[in-house]
Amino acid sequence: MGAIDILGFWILIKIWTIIQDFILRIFCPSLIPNTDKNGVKIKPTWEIPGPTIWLPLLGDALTLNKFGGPEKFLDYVSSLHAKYGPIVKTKLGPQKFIFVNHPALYEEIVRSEPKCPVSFKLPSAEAFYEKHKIKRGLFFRDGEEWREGRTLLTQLLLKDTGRYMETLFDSVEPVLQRLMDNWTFKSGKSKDGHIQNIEQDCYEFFLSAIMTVTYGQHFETYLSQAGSSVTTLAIEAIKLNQSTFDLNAHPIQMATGLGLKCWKEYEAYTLNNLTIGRKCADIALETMAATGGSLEEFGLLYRLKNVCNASDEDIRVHCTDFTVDISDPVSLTLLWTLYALGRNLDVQEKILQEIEHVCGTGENVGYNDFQKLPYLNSTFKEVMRMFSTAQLVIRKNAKDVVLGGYNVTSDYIVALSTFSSHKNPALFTNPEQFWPERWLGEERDVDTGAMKRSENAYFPFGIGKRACAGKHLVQNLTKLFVAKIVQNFVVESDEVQTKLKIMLYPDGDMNIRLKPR
Ligand code: HEM
Repeated sequence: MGAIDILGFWILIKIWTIIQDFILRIFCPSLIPNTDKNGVKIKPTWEIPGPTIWLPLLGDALTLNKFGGPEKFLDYVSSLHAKYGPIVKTKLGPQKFIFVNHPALYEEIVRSEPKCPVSFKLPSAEAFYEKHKIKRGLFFRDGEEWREGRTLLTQLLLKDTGRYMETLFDSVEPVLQRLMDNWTFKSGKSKDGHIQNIEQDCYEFFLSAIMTVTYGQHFETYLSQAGSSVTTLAIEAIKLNQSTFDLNAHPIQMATGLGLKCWKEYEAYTLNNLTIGRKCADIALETMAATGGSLEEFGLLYRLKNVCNASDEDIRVHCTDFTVDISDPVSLTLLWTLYALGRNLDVQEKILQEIEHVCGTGENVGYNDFQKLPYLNSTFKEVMRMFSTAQLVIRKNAKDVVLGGYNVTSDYIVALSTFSSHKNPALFTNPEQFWPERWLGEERDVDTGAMKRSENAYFPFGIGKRACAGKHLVQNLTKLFVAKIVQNFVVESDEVQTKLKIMLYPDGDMNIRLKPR
C-alpha cells in the first residue's frame, strides 16, 4: 500500500468520523463521547447507573409504590444510592431524575453553576403563575430579575447582621413569652402536660415572630386591616401545604384541566395569601410613610426602604414571601426541635447548664449571647442534620452539565437529598443518633483516625448561589426558641417516623408533653 493509499484511507476514516459525529449530534446527542479539559473521557448520560425502566410512561413508579408511595420518596432515593452508588439515574412518570449523594459531587454542582442558576418550581407553582401572572419573590425568579432580588436580600438578611439583628431579635422576646404563657396554660390543663394542636401553635408563633421582624410590633393591626389574623394565616398555611402535596401527586394538566378539588383549594389559598400579604405590606408602608418610622418600630420594612432603597413593589413581593409563603419549613423545624429535645433529656440539661453558666439563671438569652453558647449552637445544627425540613435540593440545568464524569443532559433534574447525605455513615458517626457534640470538634473514623465529617455533606439550607437567604433568621429564631423552652419546661416526646409531604413531616401524631420547671 503506497503513501497515497494510506492518506486516502485516513481521509475516508476522518470523513466517516465527522459524518458519524454529525448524525449522533443531531439524533442522539447523549451518545457522543466527550472529554473534559484534562482529556478525560466524559461518559454519556445513559451510562449513569440506575434501575432499568421497562415501562416508559410509569418509569420506576412501581418501585416507589413498594416503598409506600410519594410519602416515602426519601427511602426510595436512599435505596437507589445503596444499590447504584453516589450518582443514580431514574425516571418517575414523565420526570427524569439524577440523584447525587457525595460531597465531591455537590462541589462540582456549585463549581459549574452559571451566573444565575435556574430555580426549580413545583408544577403547581408553575401552573398558578401561568394562570395568574402575579409577581413573586426570589423562589420564582430567574436570570437578571433573580440576581437583582438576590443582591437585595443578601444585603438585607445575610450581611451586616450585628447590631441590626440584635434589635430585630429583641423585638421577638414578647412573642416568645406569649407562647410560653400559652404552653404553661395548656400543659396545666392536661394530666401529662400534653400540648394540644402543637403544629398550629408552632405556625402561629413563627408567623407572629416573622411578622414582628418584618413589620414591627404593630403587625397585628396591619394584618387585621388587611382582613386576616395570625390564627387564620396559620390554619390556611397548614391546609395549603396539604393541597400542594395532593396537587403535585397528580399530573398538573389533568388537575387544572378537570378543576380537581386540590387545584381549586391550592389556587384559592395561594390567591388569598398573596392578596393578604400584599395588602399588609401596603398598609405597613403607608403607616411608616406617615410616621417616619425606625428600625425598632418597623423592622425589616424600615431597612428595606431606607437602607436598601428597595422599590415599593419589591418590598411587597419580598415581605409577602417572608410572611405568608415561608411558614412551613420554619414551623416544622420548631416542631422537630421540640421532638428532638423531648427524646434527649440529657441534651436539654446540658443546654440549660450552659445558659445558666453564661447568662445567669432565668435571664433572657439574646442574639449577642449565641457566640458564647456553643452547645446551643451545636444542638441547632444537629436538629437541622437529622430533621432537615427541606429534604430535597433541586437544580434544573438550562444546559448539559458534567457530574462525576458523566454528561448530564438538561432534560434531567438533579436532586440532592439531605436525608441520604446527612445520614451517610461514611460521613457522620452513628448518623441515627442525635448527638450535638459531633459539631463541637472534629469527627474522626474510630479505626483509621481519618477525618469523617465533611461540612460539604451538610446542606440543610441548600448549596451554592441559590442557597437559603433566610438562614441567619431561622438559626437565630430557633436558638431563641430552644433557650426559652429549656428555661421554662422539661420536654418529652414519643417516637415517630418521618414522611415527606413536600417538607419533612411526622408520620403520625406528634405527642409533645411540656412539664414546667
Ligand atoms: C428552617 C427553615 C428554612 C429552611 C430549611 C430553608 C431552606 C431553604 C432551601 C433548601 C432553599 C433552596 C436552596 C437551594 O436551592 O440550594 C431555600 C431558599 C430560600 N429561602 Fe429558605 N429555608 C428556611 C427558612 C427561610 C426563611 C425564614 C426565609 C426568609 C425570611 C427564607 C428565604 C429563602 C429564599 C428567599 C430562598 C430563595 C433563594 C434564591 O432563590 O436565591 N428561607 N431555603
